[in-house]
Amino acid sequence: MPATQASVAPASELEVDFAHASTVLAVDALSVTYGSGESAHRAVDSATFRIAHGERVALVGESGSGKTTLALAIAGFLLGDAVTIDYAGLELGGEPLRRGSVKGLPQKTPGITMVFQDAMTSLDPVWTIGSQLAAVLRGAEGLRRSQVRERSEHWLRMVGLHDTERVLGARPYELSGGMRQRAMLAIALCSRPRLLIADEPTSALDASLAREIMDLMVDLTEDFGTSVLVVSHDIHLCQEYADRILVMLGGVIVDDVPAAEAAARATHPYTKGLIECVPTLESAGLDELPTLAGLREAGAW
Ligand SMILES: Nc1ncnc2c1ncn2[C@@H]1O[C@H](COP(=O)(O)OP(=O)(O)OP(=O)(O)O)[C@@H](O)[C@H]1O
Repeated sequence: MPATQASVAPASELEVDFAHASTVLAVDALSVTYGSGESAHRAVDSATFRIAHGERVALVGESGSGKTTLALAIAGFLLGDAVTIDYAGLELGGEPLRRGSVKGLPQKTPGITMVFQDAMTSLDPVWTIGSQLAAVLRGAEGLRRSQVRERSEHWLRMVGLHDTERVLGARPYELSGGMRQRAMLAIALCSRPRLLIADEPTSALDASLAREIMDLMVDLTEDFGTSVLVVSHDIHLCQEYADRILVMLGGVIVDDVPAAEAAARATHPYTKGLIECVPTLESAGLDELPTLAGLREAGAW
């Protein structure tokens, strides 16, 4: 189904009671430390949160606050001796996930897929979109060769790529940025994951393309009941598209608020600062827009 602006209800209009929906992801006291000894740096400190079935949760905060590290640890992409992951609990659909200092290549975690800011870094530059989609479809649906083409075309049309012949035969660099993000969403969602983790999925796109891709992600994940953890530095976009916002500061989750009432329900001054610093029609009349640096220097937190 192609995305349209009108087809997406703002988060505030959705009447879904996530508090009573079943939990898809449960994270308890998860910490991540890079390095060891004197050079050890705790990038995530005791993160605890839940994501319900079909819920969209945004993880926001400034650069370096630990958002990507937390997302990568949950997805299973943080590996090696140089990183230590500790947790009291980490479950997907009630099943424990094992994370630690595992050597080797990242292993796919069944039920979780991750998309990144720039599709060029997550799509293989040598393989065509058709081969990359087919590889996932064969694994996920156990399709015969003859069925793969039909399902691939179906998935490309789902993400609004209707020139299926050309897209299937194209390598990622032969498509525009927006087309690549659409193809990446098709590849990420065709295995019907329980949880999609999207790390800054639109920050490499212009504002109108960013909205198209967010609309598409919302439409598709709502249709499939897929839960979403979206990493973003843009609290304004998250207020519109997410159900709940987790705010990270210096590796710690300092706030967990419903997106539609973020301003009213924020408890931490940093969250209030993030919201205050978004330019609005009201703030257009101010001589000077507040900045996070200014609020920090003034001792707001
Ligand atoms: N591989 C690594 N080795 C050592 N330190 C790292 C590594 N990756 C990230 N860090 C550090 O961990 C902290 C958190 O980084 P992270 O990328 O998770 O933050 P972020 O909030 O996602 O930032 P951004 O929005 O810029 O991506 C930062 O201080 C960063 O320098």
